Amino acid sequence: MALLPVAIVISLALFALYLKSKQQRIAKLPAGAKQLPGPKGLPLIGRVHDVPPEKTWLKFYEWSKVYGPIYQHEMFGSVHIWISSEEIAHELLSRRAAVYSDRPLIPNLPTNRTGGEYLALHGRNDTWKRQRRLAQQLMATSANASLHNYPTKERDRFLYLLSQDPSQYREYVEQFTARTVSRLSWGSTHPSGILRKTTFGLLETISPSGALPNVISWLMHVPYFMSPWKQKEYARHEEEARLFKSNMKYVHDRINDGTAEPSFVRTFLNTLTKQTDGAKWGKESEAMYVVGQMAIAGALTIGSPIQSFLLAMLHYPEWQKKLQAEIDDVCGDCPNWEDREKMPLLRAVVKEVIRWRPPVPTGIPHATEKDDVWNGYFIPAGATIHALEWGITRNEELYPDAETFNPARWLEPSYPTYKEPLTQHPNLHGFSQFGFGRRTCQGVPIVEQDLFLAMGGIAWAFNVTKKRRADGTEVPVHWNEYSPLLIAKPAPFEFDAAPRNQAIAARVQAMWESGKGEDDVEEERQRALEKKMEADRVRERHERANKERDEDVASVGGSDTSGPSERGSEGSIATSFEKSDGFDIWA
Ligand code: HEM
Repeated sequence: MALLPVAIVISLALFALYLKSKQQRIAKLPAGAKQLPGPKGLPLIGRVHDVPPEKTWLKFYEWSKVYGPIYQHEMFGSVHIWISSEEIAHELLSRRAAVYSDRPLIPNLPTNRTGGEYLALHGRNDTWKRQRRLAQQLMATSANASLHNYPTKERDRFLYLLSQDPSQYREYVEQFTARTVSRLSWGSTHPSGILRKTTFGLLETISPSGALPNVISWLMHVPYFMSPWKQKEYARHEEEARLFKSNMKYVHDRINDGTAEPSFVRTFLNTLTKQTDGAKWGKESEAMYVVGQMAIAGALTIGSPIQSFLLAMLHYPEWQKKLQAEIDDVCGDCPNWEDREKMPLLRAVVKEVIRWRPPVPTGIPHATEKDDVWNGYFIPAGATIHALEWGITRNEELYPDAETFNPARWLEPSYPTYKEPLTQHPNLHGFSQFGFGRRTCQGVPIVEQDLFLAMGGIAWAFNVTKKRRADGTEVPVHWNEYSPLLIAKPAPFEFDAAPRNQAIAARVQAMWESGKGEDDVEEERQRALEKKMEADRVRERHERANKERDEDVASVGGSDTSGPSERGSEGSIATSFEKSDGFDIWA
């Protein structure tokens, strides 16, 4: 009871503070300007209580239909502005880039704006400018060399694994993206396992639904020893730093013994730093994090559209048939990157998957550096600006019947998104789903090639169909269940992926055989060993059960038919890939 007066005093003080800050905000409004519309909030907390923990983008989209294509709400004293119109996003984030290119503070990663480790989250300052220039250069060098054919090598491996066990598709998709970007970054697949782990941890650290301090920002002041979030992030960060340092050493060693494969780090060490003005690219310790950031982005994002593609093929089998017809017509074999000009439908499918199920549905927020007025509305300095990618892709004027997966919108002149020539369009350059202004995504060449090859490869190799139960009924597949973090991935679903014919099955096997590396041989050996051990265990269990039953029969003299059934034992055999080094990225 003694606490009650204290609680009342604290509540009154907080309420007085709230009134004062509200008054200050109103006083700040420039003459003639008004505040953006938006949902009214509660004192102190603002409007958080009815934002659901899952699929928040649907709620923000719903509000856009009530309050318009740009609106604001508050969360614990910070102003959040949501934009659901591509035109307004361009007007503010691109044309007024000098004001709108900063990043907000992430309470659960308070060094994000100044630490120099994650350029995608960094404040707009000289460190970010230098890092962005370096990332651009590394990406361009790699893209000019067709990404050293790494995505094709990994795609061939991926198709083989998928043919072996489609139920493990999420694991294989994540292996494909992480291994490809590991090769691009460091010239080897060996870092990909730990990269996946530390990267997923970072996604949790920075996502509003991943760590409580990102929503209740004052929790960032809780001391380390009392903060589970700080402790978790510290351990993750240490592991990541060890990974990045050992990867740099690995590339140095390979350069020294003359076996370094092409990679971002090799380009930095062997080419950029040797230029007369090489210092402009920054120190090696900084390049380590720039490359790390590229690897993080590559490992995190691309798996989402590949999984969404499978979902689309299950809901729209007619588009799978059309795609297979294009592939058979143009390639007569598994599509290669060199075939892209002749394959507008495959490019349209890639783009439409990203539009239909945006991988970053709430966008990556920008922040304003100065007060601004747009169309008579006041946008304060320090506001967090979200280009709501989900809302942008639902604009019925640009994307009629937006909920429908329809690649034709990129291919037929009757649609507003059609563009010629079809040897070039559609493509992903300048697509709203990769952001705006000075902050646009730097990985588009990787996304474009990875998705073209993976989606084309799947459609060439398999008929992806809904599973059927023994009684002939279909196993239902969800329509739009996605994970809640900043990069959203579909919830697991079941499907069959049967090779389209014997010749293709043999070709998939041959592609795998010709491309497999030492790590694959080792994994195969491991898989065979584990299978044998599991079979031995099952056999031993059977023998033991039989022996016990014989003994029981002998002692009771009856005919006991109980005991483990054969079917039950066999059902427990697991493949090694089910127990692979992966981890569940569905959180
Ligand atoms: C489907 C895959 C991807 C999607 C949908 C995507 C989307 C985005 C978005 C929406 C942004 C924020 C843009 C803004 O703030 O306006 C972004 C930034 C960024 N992306 Fe991507 N991205 C993808 C893959 C990649 C890949 C593969 C890489 C690198 C290998 C990459 C590197 C970056 C970097 C470095 C930034 C930060 C740029 C900056 O802040 O200056 N992204 N991406």
